[in-house]
Order: sequence, then structure tokens, then C-alpha cells
Amino acid sequence: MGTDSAAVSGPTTGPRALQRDEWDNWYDTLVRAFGGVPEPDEERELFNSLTEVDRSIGVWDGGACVGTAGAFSFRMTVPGGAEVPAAGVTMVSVAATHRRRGVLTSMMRRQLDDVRSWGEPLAVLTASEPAIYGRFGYGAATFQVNAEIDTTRVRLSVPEGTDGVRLRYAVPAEVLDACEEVYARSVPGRPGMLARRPGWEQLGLLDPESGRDGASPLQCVVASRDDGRVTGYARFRIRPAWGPQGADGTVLLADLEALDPVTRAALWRFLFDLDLTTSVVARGRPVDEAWQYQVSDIRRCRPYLRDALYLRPVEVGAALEARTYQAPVDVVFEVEDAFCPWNAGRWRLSGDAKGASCARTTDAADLALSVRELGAAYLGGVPLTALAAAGRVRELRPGALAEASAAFVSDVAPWLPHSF
Ligand SMILES: CC(=O)SCCNC(=O)CCNC(=O)[C@H](O)C(C)(C)COP(=O)(O)OP(=O)(O)OC[C@H]1O[C@@H](n2cnc3c(N)ncnc32)[C@H](O)[C@@H]1OP(=O)(O)O
Repeated sequence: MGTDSAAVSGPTTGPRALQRDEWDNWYDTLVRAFGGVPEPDEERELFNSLTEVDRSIGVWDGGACVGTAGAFSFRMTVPGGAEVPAAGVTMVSVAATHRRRGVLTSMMRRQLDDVRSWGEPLAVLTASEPAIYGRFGYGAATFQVNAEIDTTRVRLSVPEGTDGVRLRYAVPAEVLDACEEVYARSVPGRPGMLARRPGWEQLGLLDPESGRDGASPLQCVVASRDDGRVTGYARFRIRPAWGPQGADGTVLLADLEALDPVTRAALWRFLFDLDLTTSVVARGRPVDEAWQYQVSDIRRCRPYLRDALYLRPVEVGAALEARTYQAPVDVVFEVEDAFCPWNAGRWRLSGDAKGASCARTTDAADLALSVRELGAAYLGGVPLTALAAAGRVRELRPGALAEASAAFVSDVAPWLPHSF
């Protein structure tokens, strides 16, 4: 374990690149900042191997680490299906002894300058608290559905062909390759999904006892169609409970991927129908996932919406060129960006479903917005019209808002499959 950073408070140096041999000290600071006590565990080991040290920074007070931040080198699907480099901002923390004196701000400054120098047009993150990152230009771009489904009352109607899907139990690690192939084939189809980097496949197998909340170890069911190829999988845990009326266990869904609608329906039906359970708890699901339209009583599923991925265009021109647009668009944006002033000013975006160009212009602006709203709308899940209704986007040329909003929106809701 590293130096006891929580006991130290004094002058700090600016953020600097992390060295491999500083990792323990750095990670201890992160664990404490989230209220934990540093100790060896499975998650620590995994994140040790996943940390991209040369893309991580720390702030130091003498020998003690008091600030941490990393940036995974992800590739993220954007509308149209391209995979775009995106810095996955992560492990952000400031020691409780050194908060509210600008350490986070100094790390965000350094990090966004770094991301720009690496030529990555997007930065993305999941926020511990939504109020933190707007000031740095991040907007909430994807949402997720969490649900607690009363499976004693809610029935699932499945499409024709579902009975033809075969399901079998498997040890999660033994079918990892087949599951990863399903995941990889799903990535281009949904904005917000992250292509797998080496090592990240292990995240889905992480199963420390402390994280099970009284439930079983991770279980896995794989689905296949006629040719025997795996077309989907569900990983879950079961929390048994023996109430006065008998068994009322809970199925805790960890993740589920499927390549076609009948595979997806078969997996969800399996979860609904497990004997000795009376509910399914599913977190972090896509907002447009089919099960919501197959249930007899959505109210008894208690769905609620949560913010998931926050996105910041680091290079506005490159970011807007990297995706395609559902309808033809030709608009001039007046972008406000106090934290990354290289983005501020007017940009003309011309594009359609085949491609786009976005360059600086001196033409009159059609729409005015901040980079944060551009980030929120970028993946097509938050309509520009909704942001305008909230007073966050101003229409300067009549018709420009409807034109841009129809172009930006995505038919498939953007979704982040896992946090990082
Ligand atoms: C992507 C991720 O990893 S998300 C994880 C973020 N980390 C955590 O939540 C761990 C616990 N919290 C912390 O470590 C720290 O409190 C941090 C990182 C959230 C903030 O660090 P600090 O160094 O205190 O932030 P800093 O002093 O630079 O504050 C910058 C501004 O953000 C505001 N701010 C900081 N934290 C918060 C917060 N939790 N909620 C709302 N506003 C906040 C400050 O008030 C300040 O506002 P101002 O510019 O108007 O004065």
C-alpha cells in the first residue's frame, strides 16, 4: 500500500503524468475518495492491469497523492456506425483533505489539453454526481433504464420464433469467447457502445463476494439458433429469499446481449420464468429495449431513467464530421466553449446519411448553443428541440432547429453497456 494521503494537507504541485511504480499510492487515493479502505481485491487487480499509465495523471503533495485521473483509449460507436476515438475519463478523485481548492479543475485542464494533443475528438465519462462535469463541457448524452419487475404479475409476450431458440447453462469464463463475439457484433449497431480493448472482457466476469449483495455467484445462460452458433447470453445472480408465503427470490441481471429479437426475447423470458423467484432487477438497460414493449404491465416493472454517459466534444469540427446524419442538414452553429476556447465560434455542418463536413465559417449563425449541449445531442438520444425548449439552444434562423434536430436524432437509442 502507498503513503497515507488522507493524513496530509499542504501545498500541491500541478498535475503530472503518473509513473507505473506510483500506481498503488495513486489508486489508494481513489479508493479513499470514494469512502473505501484500500485492500487487495479482484477489482483492484483488474484495474491495475487496465490502467493506461501513460494517459493517467496525478497531483501530489510531497510524497502523497492527492488527485487522480485517467483516460482510457476507447473507440465508441457514433450514429452511422463509425467507431470514433474517445478518451474514457475515469478514476477521478481528490483526497478529502484537499477538496474545493481547484485540484479537479487543474486535472480537467491538463487532461483535455492531453486528449486534444492525442487527436481524439471526444471525451466521455460516467459521473459519480451529475453536477460535477457540466462546467467542463460535458453533457448527459445517454440514459439507461433501471427496473424492478414483479414477475408474479407481469407477463412477457414473445415474438414468433422465440421457441426455436435453445438455451443452456454455462460457466461464464468457459463461454467468454463466444459471448465476446456476440458483444463485438453488437457494437456497430448502437451509438454509445464501446469496442472491446484487450483485458476489458474480464470486467463482465468480475464477481467478488462483496459485490454480490447476498446473491449467488455469477451465472450464465447462452442462447443459440439452428446452426448452434451463440446468438446471445445473459449473466445474472439469484438472491434466494424464503418468506412466510414460500420462495420469493430475486433475479439480478448483470448483463444481456443478443444478436436478434427472438434470442433477446428468449433470454428475457428465461429470466421472468425462473421458479422460486418473484422479481427481476435489471439495471443499466437501453431505454428502447424490446422487453418494455412485450410486458403486460409496464407500471409493475417500476422502470426509472438514469443519466449514464456524459460526452464532451474535444474538437468540435472533427467530432461533428465523424458521425452521419439521419436527414440532410446544412446549419451554422455558434458554439460557446469557455473551457476549451479552440472550439468557440462558428461552425458550418453539412451532412446527411452518407457523411458530413464541418468547418469554421464567418457566415451568420443559425443556432447558438454551448459545447455541453452539443455533447448531449451528439449521440442522437437527446433532441436539439428538447434542449431548445429548455432554453439551452437558441434558434437564430427559423427552421434551422427542426432541420438540425431531425438530422441529429438516432433511431436506435444510444446506450453505454458498462461503466468504466
Ligand atoms: C469520471 C469519474 O471518475 S467521476 C468520480 C468523481 N469523484 C468522486 O466523486 C469522488 C469524491 N469526490 C471527489 O474526489 C472531489 O470532491 C471531486 C473530484 C468531485 C471534486 O474535486 P475538487 O478538487 O474539490 O474540485 P474543484 O475544487 O476543482 O472544484 C471545481 C468546481 O466544481 C465544484 N464541485 C466540486 N465537486 C462538486 C460536487 N461533488 N458537486 C457539485 N459541484 C462540485 C466546486 O464547487 C467548484 O465550483 P466553482 O468553480 O464554482 O468554485
